Amino acid sequence: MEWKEWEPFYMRIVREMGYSAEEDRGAAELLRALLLEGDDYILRDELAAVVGRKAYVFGCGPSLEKALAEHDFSDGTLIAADGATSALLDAGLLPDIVVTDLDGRIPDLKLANDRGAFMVIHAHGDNVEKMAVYVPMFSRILGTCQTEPLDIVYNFGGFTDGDRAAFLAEELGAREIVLVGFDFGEIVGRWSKPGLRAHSPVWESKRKKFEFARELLEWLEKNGRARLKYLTPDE
Ligand SMILES: Nc1ncnc2c1ncn2[C@@H]1O[C@H](COP(=O)(O)OP(=O)(O)OP(=O)(O)O)[C@@H](O)[C@H]1O
Ligand SMILES: Nc1nc2c(c(=O)[nH]1)N=C(CO)CN2
Ligand SMILES: [Mg+2]
Repeated sequence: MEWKEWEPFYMRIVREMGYSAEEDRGAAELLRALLLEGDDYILRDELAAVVGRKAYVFGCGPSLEKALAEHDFSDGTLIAADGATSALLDAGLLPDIVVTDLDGRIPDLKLANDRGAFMVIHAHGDNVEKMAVYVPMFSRILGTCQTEPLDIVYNFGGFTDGDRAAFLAEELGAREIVLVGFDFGEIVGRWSKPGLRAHSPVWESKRKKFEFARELLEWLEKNGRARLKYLTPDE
């Protein structure tokens, strides 16, 4: 998704979620500075080389665990949306790529990164403190933002970690994207927040995030080159 296509979605997101575009822009600048300082960032071509024709994108919906237990994912690139990283590790799988705004379980994100996973770290106005502490701990990082892209901080479109991971897969060459653990709906999966002990009823801001994520995935299905498929609980 080009910036000009993303901009109207972003304007609505800022308005409806009550975010500050100025703070989001500042976060992108901070991430850029942290990446340059750490000198362990990567550019899009390096990550594109990791993404095959088929990609599995793992979200944190309640159906995730059953899917991980029952399906074989060996024929594609594994992309975990943030907290889903923990579930993959528990199931004995290592994601090739982790897409995160740093609110998943940091020790698990770090473990995945140390074992070889590439990190796609997203800057927004509400994770600047986390970025300052955690970005220096990670290696092989591709930076993303939701405001206008900078030279080494990309914006491929997408809002939540899950739908943003699908946009990344499309942009980096996947032509079949299988969405796993993408239930949206009334229940937030327990992998979604480190503090959640169990699957939990959706709260208001999360419901809005889900609505935007769904709409963006519909856009991708219509306008992208990749075929999108949802792995649903009963399959
Ligand atoms: N029912 C669900 N519960 C949780 N995550 C879901 C669900 N269905 C789909 N997902 C996807 O899985 C992703 C998991 O990432 P994560 O839980 O870190 O959310 P996030 O995008 O960082 O949002 P937040 O800032 O609210 O934590 C979500 O971004 C969402 O796109
Ligand atoms: N400013 C801001 N931007 C975001 C936020 C957030 O909490 N605040 N959460 C996201 C992941 O769903 C993506 N973008
Ligand atoms: Mg997150």
